Amino acid sequence: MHNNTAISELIAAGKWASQRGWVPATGGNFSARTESGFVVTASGFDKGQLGSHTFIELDHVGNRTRGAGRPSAETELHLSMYKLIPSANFVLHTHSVAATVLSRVIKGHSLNLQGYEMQKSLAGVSSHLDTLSIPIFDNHQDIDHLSLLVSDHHLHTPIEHAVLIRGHGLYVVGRNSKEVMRHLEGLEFLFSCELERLKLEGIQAGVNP
Ligand SMILES: CSC[C@@H](O)[C@@H](O)C(=O)COP(=O)(O)O
Ligand SMILES: [Zn+2]
Repeated sequence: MHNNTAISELIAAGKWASQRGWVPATGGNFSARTESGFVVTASGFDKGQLGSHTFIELDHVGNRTRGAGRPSAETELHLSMYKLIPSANFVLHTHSVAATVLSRVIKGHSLNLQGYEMQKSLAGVSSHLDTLSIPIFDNHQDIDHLSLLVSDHHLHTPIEHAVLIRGHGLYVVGRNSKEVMRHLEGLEFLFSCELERLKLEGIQAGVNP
């Protein structure tokens, strides 16, 4: 994909995510893998109001080739996700209330979802009886360190769709912009359901083995 096409699709995804309240207060960052490398949002912009001037273009190894300002503070984590998941061409990072709260309420190292039809919105999931496991990593201001934790984890438990960063947000991948948006919407629906379930049934019942 050409950089300009990817940028247009990320601008649309930003508006869409912002309308849903998933990227408040400049939170979140978006990127795509392109034929010349990557495009990533510049740091500090409102993701609901992205424009071509709010993107940094990178080469295949992550060096800047075009664009003003600083690349997203979390660029390294995006690059790690592309390295780990060869089929991923889009990465969206969001800060929804549900992802932020749920990743704190669950004390373990993964959020395990089971019994929801909506699990099938994730590529490769064909039954509500499957367990959809989203790894949770403790937040860290050192993004290189966080990227290493994610890469180490992937060695023994491959990351398929997404990771949660505790008290911070979600990173979700897709093969194209349509798929990454479907994954994000599906996961947000599942997080909201799970949060409601925990509120009604109590945290003890919300076992996430
Ligand atoms: C506005 S607080 C959120 C940031 O610290 C960060 O987590 C974030 O998602 C946005 O960082 P950015 O550098 O704009 O890509
Ligand atoms: Zn963030």
